[in-house]
Amino acid sequence: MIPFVKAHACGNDFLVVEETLAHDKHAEIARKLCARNTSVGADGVEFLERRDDGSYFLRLFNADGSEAELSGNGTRCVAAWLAYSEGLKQVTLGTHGGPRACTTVSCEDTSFLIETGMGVPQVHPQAVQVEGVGAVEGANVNVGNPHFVIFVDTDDFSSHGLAWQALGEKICFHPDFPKQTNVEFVRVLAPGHIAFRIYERGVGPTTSSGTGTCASSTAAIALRDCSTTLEATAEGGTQRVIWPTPADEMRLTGPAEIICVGKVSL
Ligand SMILES: N[C@@H](CCC[C@H](N)C(=O)O)C(=O)O
Repeated sequence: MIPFVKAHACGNDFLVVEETLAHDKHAEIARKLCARNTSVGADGVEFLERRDDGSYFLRLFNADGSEAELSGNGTRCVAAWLAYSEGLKQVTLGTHGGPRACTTVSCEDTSFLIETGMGVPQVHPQAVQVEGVGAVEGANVNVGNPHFVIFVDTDDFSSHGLAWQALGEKICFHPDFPKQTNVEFVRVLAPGHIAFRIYERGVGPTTSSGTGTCASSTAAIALRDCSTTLEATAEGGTQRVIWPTPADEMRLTGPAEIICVGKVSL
């Protein structure tokens, strides 16, 4: 049995496991522990390394065992755990997508509101030729991990005659993205408010995504003239983004809640 912490951010749930317990079996552990019917269940596992110089580093493994550069929501879940268990209200967490500085804005017992510096996003328009569907116009956005953002104007986020989950899967696994990609379907509700759905790489449809919030907001600000302070609502809740200019770091504020701590068999 190994100790774990479970936390979620707008329903996007993560397990936090100490890196020292992984013994190079990260992928296997993630697949096993994320299984919803036979283990604790989660969208991913954040392996937390505590380095000798006092710094922290996170390795994120998706539910399917693939390694991602980072997670916005997962990073915030770890920051919430460090704030709760060790009183760290400001902490920088290294990731393969770059360092992410997290600040606790407010907290009540196990519920936290955290602002994270999410790096400087990169965005460019891209069209993907999907078999049986045709050209799908969107935006390629990198916020430390890869995203493809599609603007829609349908109430149910469907696009090109397909449910967003079905088109999301086709694009996630499209050969134009050899490492696969996260896919967001974005509706502009007002200059300062977007709604989106996410088909997450390594997971499938999820209720929220921190990097997905940033990617959707990046595309909406850069390509749809949205406000540089933007609210982004997914099925699991709303997060806020601030991106003053394209050269600035994007800042993301959202909730994270610790659910439980326990021990799980491997
Ligand atoms: N599955 C993603 C990483 C996780 C994203 C996460 N939900 C978030 O909050 O950012 C990937 O493979 O890039």
